[in-house]
Amino acid sequence: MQPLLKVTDAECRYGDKLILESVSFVLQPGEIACLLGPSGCGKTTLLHAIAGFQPLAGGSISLGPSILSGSGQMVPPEQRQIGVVFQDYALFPHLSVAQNVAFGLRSLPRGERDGRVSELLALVQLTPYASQYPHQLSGGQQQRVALARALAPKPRLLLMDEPFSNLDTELRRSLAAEVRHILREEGIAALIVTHDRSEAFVAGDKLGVLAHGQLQQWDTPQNLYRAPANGAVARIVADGNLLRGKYLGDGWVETALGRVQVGERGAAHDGHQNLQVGSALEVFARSEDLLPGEHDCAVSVQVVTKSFLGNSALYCLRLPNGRTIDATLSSEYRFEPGSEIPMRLDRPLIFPA
Ligand SMILES: Nc1ncnc2c1ncn2[C@@H]1O[C@H](COP(=O)(O)OP(=O)(O)OP(=O)(O)O)[C@@H](O)[C@H]1O
Repeated sequence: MQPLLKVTDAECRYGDKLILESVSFVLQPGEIACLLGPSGCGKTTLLHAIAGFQPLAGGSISLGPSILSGSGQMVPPEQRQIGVVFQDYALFPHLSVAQNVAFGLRSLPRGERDGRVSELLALVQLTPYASQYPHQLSGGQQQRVALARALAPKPRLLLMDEPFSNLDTELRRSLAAEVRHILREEGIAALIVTHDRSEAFVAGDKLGVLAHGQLQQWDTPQNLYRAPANGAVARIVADGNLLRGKYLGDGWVETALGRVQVGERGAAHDGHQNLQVGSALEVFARSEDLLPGEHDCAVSVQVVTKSFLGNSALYCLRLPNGRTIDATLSSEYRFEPGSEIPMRLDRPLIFPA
């Protein structure tokens, strides 16, 4: 199958400043992908390069068989058949909901246009709001109008830049699930920029992690979570702490959380067979792999603070070497600040330092 979107060795610069280099990935028809990464890592820049607002300094971007950017080509944004939904919705305040959705359909005959607008308003569940104006809608409703407007001309690809960032956490997740459903219904592929990993997990078939000017990993959310490519990706996709480690041999690693055995997950993506005894490692300790309780491998940690979170609690723990780490533990544990508790790390992820 020919990919819908193919980004090959893309390089983006603002003047002399290199923002992104060697970015390569493909998006299949109908696939939804999320781009995740820390603030300023270049997510919006990449989206702008794909939309045609930003030229490439190197590499290429193709949609189906056509080159959009690169190799001397720069197809203008309006000819790319790519829809864009911006963070601030960018609705026309003087147009009603139905007129906003109809905006990109001006070339269609009236009957066809009205039919498509009704279809989209039904899809985003805003039929009763057709004649209202944007200021009369909630943030979530405005976002759904922006989505309907972008989908109306049946773009081949939809780009969404932080589409849920102006909404509260609960609404963000439910809208992310709803947008996924709507895109599926329309069969439109999408690339969604976000810095919220739960939003990315909910919405994406694929997830790309951008950091340090490069695409660190492009994979399914499950694979990314299970086997992050490096410590930077692990920190972005999971709650946990990055520790230093030293390889002791036979699958054992010395860390500030005691001696830990490299679990299957760690070995699966970075086999310890090739490690030299004494080599330096990065060890990622996921919150869920910190196990309180007596054990041969446990070390004594001190509870510094505890914040109640409902079914879990966030602890700040001081390790024997003085470093503090955060750990989210089930509320079945009732450790109080000041107490010393035995703790071990199970199945750490290891990476070469
Ligand atoms: N027009 C511009 N001119 C010069 N530098 C820019 C311009 N736009 C963005 N940058 C810089 O490029 C880098 C990437 O910016 P970009 O907006 O792509 O990041 P982002 O990952 O989308 O960030 P955020 O999550 O905060 O929106 C940043 O260092 C930013 O300061």
